[in-house]
Amino acid sequence: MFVYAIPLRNRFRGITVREGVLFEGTRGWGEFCAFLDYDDAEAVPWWETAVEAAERGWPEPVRDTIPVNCTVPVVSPERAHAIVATSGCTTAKVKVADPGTLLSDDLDRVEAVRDALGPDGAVRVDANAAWDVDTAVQAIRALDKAAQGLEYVEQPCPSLDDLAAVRRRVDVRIAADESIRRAEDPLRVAVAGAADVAVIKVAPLGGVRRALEVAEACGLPCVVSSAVETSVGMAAGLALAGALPELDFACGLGTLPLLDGDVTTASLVPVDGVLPVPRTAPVPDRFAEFAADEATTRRWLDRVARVRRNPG
Ligand SMILES: O=C(O)CCC(=O)c1ccccc1C(=O)O
Ligand SMILES: [Mg+2]
Repeated sequence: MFVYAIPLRNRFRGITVREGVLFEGTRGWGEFCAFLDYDDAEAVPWWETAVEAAERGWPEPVRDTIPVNCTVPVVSPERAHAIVATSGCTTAKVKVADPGTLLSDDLDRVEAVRDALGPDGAVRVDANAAWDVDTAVQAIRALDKAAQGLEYVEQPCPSLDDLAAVRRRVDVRIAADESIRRAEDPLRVAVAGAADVAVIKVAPLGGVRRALEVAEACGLPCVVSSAVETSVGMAAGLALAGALPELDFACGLGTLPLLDGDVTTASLVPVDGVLPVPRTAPVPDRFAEFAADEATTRRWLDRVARVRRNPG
């Protein structure tokens, strides 16, 4: 088992270094990289995702390329413009409503992103559940204007009820992300009135197969997003996007450029806004460049020992 630590180019989701574990099974490589603020119980599906990749493999894909968005963290308008312009993507997802930041800065960043994309690109924003209903309605109207049209707004509020309330008051599509974490029967009913799009992440759902079930249970168009994995973990997201019966929107799998390096020579960095659907994860042949220090390694190996003893 290898433990890696890779710096992020910009702070993202409050973190500046991405860490995780890579291991090889009978079918290939898997990556376990549950965020450090997740407890052991929440980390179990992340482990199962890695085991699926390493020991079982993934279902047959129905397509072989996936259009993706570039991801714009909370950065200056100039930096946002450069990220979008160099990405090759025609869809950009912009992080907004970060704690302690101003809506006016979000508006400037979104304007710069539109400028970089041109009129034919698509701009989506992600608020990570930061707003209450009234704040969301005001912010979405302003952001929609600054973007000259938003494709959708991801998780404006924490609860499905609040998403539904916002959805009734704005013209912009609503995407549910944090609200979609378990494959339950009532999911279809619950999500139906609250969102237009479902964001599906493989790792917190426990693997490609379980994520496919959740996608079906939602009954909504799906966008597969990453958890900012290395190319080893990203391959599972691409396998899911490749296997979904329908794919109407660009996926959030263009996050390798957020990392300051990758453990694989064949890195899943989008080219011309597109990524291939791999059959197995790429081999982490550059692992040595990103080997974590001793204390970090010990911390992750202890975490793995606890999580695999505690199956979900
Ligand atoms: O969707 C994307 O473009 C990238 C993925 C992403 O934003 C993300 C990555 C890790 C954790 C949370 C999120 C999120 O969508 O909120
Ligand atoms: Mg999100």
